[in-house]
Amino acid sequence: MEFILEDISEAEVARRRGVYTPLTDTVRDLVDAVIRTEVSEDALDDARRRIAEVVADLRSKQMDGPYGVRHTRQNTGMAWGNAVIGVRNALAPPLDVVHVDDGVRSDFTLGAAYEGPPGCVHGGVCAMLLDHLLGNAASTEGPCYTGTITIRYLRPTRLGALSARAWVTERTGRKLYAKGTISDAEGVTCEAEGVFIVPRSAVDTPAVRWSQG
Ligand SMILES: CCCCC/C=C\C/C=C\C/C=C\C/C=C\CCCC(=O)SCCNC(=O)CCNC(=O)[C@H](O)C(C)(C)COP(=O)(O)OP(=O)(O)OC[C@H]1O[C@@H](n2cnc3c(N)ncnc32)[C@H](O)[C@@H]1OP(=O)(O)O
Repeated sequence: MEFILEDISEAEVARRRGVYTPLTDTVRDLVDAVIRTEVSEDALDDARRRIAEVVADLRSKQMDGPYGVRHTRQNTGMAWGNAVIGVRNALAPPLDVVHVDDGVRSDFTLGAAYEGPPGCVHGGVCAMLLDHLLGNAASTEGPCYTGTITIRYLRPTRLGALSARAWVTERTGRKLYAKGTISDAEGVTCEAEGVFIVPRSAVDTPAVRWSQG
């Protein structure tokens, strides 16, 4: 399990990001459209055929296995397959994580693809987003794995515009304790606390600017 050096310039990272972002956004739009469409079954079958053609085109040249967790020589993160921030992953909302004085934060919108209870965000999705944000807050001095995380769901999180933040509360050796919240316009809907561990194998791995995706 290794991070991969992608030996390209920052300008090339930006260029590739510009190529993949609109493609992934369109696939995200497709996912939402499939959930909410009310067209005829004939139209659905036609859509399925055309989408399958696109999938075959994309698969005509493909890497083995997952994209991996890549970074440049300047330590810009390219976790482009990541489930939360992946530039090439239509399953990712995606979160655009920014560093703030006391940790990290992200403003994002969750639509129909993230539904659990009626009109609300699936609890597992909240947990995933908080896991990532707490992990990101804890990873400023090197990458860390989630050891244990606890989520407290205070009230339902409605689909729509949301924000989340996370911060480190304490560090003991390779263990970093972090907390975080997801909020809607009325305030906090769920909160998390967890311990994140710099694995003994990664103590010398440099911190990567993952917030750039
Ligand atoms: C390094 C990878 C980071 C992943 C990055 C991925 C993508 C990057 C993209 C953007 C990233 C930006 C930030 C996001 C970062 C993370 C967010 C998502 C994270 C995940 O999605 S990650 C997947 C789920 N996660 C796992 O898959 C962990 C499986 N597990 C293991 O890989 C090992 O188990 C490990 C490494 C946890 C420990 O192994 P180890 O050998 O290094 O440490 P050791 O056992 O010596 O313990 C040292 C001290 O931690 C205590 N301790 C140990 N385990 C604990 C636990 N579970 N809970 C509470 N405390 C624990 C001990 O009690 C001792 O404490 P004390 O020193 O006080 O005695």
